Amino acid sequence: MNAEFWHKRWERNQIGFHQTEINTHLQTYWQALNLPKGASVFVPLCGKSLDMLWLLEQGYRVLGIELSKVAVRDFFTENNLTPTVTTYKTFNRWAMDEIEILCGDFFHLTPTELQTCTAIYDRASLVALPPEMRNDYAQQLATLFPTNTQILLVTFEYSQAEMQGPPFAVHADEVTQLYQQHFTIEQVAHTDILNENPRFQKLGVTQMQESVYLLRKK
Ligand SMILES: C[S@@+](CC[C@H](N)C(=O)[O-])C[C@H]1O[C@@H](n2cnc3c(N)ncnc32)[C@H](O)[C@@H]1O
Repeated sequence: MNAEFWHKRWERNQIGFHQTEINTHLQTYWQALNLPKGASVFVPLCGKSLDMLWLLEQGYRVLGIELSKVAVRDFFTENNLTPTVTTYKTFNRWAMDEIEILCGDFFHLTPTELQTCTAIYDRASLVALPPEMRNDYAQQLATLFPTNTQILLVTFEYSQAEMQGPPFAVHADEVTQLYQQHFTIEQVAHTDILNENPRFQKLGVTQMQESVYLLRKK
């Protein structure tokens, strides 16, 4: 899954992962983080997720990172927001009021860009990456953030033999293996979601669950 793959997906509008509603797990479980209003939330691999608007409405600041300029542009245009665009290191920084999206590669981030963020919202980000990149992703998060940083993580579980990712299946044992060295891990939800996802049924998936985890950096 190289950058070209994602750029093509956005250029061709092949973005089945994009949700037109706010994620229900976010609305249900975000309060468990007990994050004070005004705190900054990092949204890795953010696409044009409307969940960022929800976080803003709850009184948080948002910092997203996204590879595709199409995604970042569409996020602002489709929500009638007019950002200021500047160049910063290897990124283009699209910023307006309490939201900032860095257009560029997640793996180029350093702690400097993220020093104000105390929580992370990961929906369809870890599961967007193939197995060989997921360890680097988890290591990068562990390196970038200090003790007590919290993550709300949403993953998909299904038989990888039934469908090629993305989204990839990431089971609980892999979440443990990826994060246990640096984070405490609490699984808070595990629900069947196949009926709500006919596009995966059509691809031959016979069982699919979504899991939600709360992680805290040790
Ligand atoms: C499956 S989508 C999920 C988007 C968003 N989290 C959501 O819930 O709609 C994964 C996104 O990650 C972006 N992406 C993939 N690799 C990236 C990287 N290395 N750095 C930044 N963004 C990346 C892709 O362009 C794509 O928009």
